[in-house]
Amino acid sequence: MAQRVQEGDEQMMSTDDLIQTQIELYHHCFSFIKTTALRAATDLCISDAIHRNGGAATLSDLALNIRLHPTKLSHLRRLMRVLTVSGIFAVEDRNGEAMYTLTRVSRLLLNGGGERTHALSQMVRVLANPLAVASHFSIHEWFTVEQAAAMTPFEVAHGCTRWEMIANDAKDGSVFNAAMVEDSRVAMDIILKESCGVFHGISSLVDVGGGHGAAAAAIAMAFPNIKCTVMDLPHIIAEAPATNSNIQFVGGDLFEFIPAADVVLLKVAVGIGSKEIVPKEMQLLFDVFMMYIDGIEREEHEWKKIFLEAGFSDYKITPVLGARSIIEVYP
Ligand SMILES: C[S@@+](CC[C@H](N)C(=O)[O-])C[C@H]1O[C@@H](n2cnc3c(N)ncnc32)[C@H](O)[C@@H]1O
Repeated sequence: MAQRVQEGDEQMMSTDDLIQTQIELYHHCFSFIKTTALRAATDLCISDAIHRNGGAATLSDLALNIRLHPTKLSHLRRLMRVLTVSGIFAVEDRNGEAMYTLTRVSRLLLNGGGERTHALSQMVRVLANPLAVASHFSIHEWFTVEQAAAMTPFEVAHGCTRWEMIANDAKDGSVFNAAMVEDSRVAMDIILKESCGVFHGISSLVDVGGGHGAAAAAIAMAFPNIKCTVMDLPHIIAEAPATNSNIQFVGGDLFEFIPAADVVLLKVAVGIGSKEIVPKEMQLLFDVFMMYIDGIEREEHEWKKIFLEAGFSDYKITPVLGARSIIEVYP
């Protein structure tokens, strides 16, 4: 019976419909190309090459700047075509030659020796990353296999949690931590301009899962009276750069101990928290992944339990810019 229905369906489709349907399916299969092209542009430092060249570069300028292998020139043209169609770079015709320039997105990929406030190239390496993408290829197993029930998709794909992998791979860890510093600089720049009211009247704050302390450093700079503590896993805190500001670093497991403070800051990337980075129809699945890929994302009621167990008596969540939370805790 099923066979006949299938045959019937196929007969009902015209040749044109069949071609269009096949193309539509293959479009979905190849949608990773935008992601991988962006990652390639980031690793090839194409933004820096255009910037060094005075803000505009031909294909040959780029080839020279990124030390392209001579046999790959036509492939570089193809890569730049994907990147200009995606809006990462702009292109204009100058006397019959393509001239590539930066857009506001590719300006965020400029490196500048780590001194730029708005730089996100390490964050691209963390997000557009084969390890992260591989987790998404484990949905089937994660949904159906008994042993995967209590795991994150990341564990299903890689056999360890994201944090265990960082603990055992110094290079991966340093890219991850640098990415969080980059994101915190952008996020805190926005938060301190747009929502700094949430910090008024606070005398102490603990940034839980605060990485290398970039968010706390920005808060301490803007509000010198707030005593800031950064809490993260011991191996992350051990690598945190020395800071001359008034910040205390504490290594530990947030599920076992949270230092006392008026306010707990739980920060994720503003863009990710606000969810605008993914199309609306995909947000539910994306939410599931944010919650389960890293294994520390929690629902509101679960945070309440964690804070009560940590000895805080009550709490109130104050979302900042629609992103995850500043959690005000009243000890
Ligand atoms: C996505 S990063 C966010 C870092 C920082 N809040 C930011 O937005 O830039 C999550 C952080 O949580 C930390 N983390 C993971 N598990 C933890 C645990 N059990 N206790 C404390 N920190 C943890 C990780 O080491 C990592 O630095």
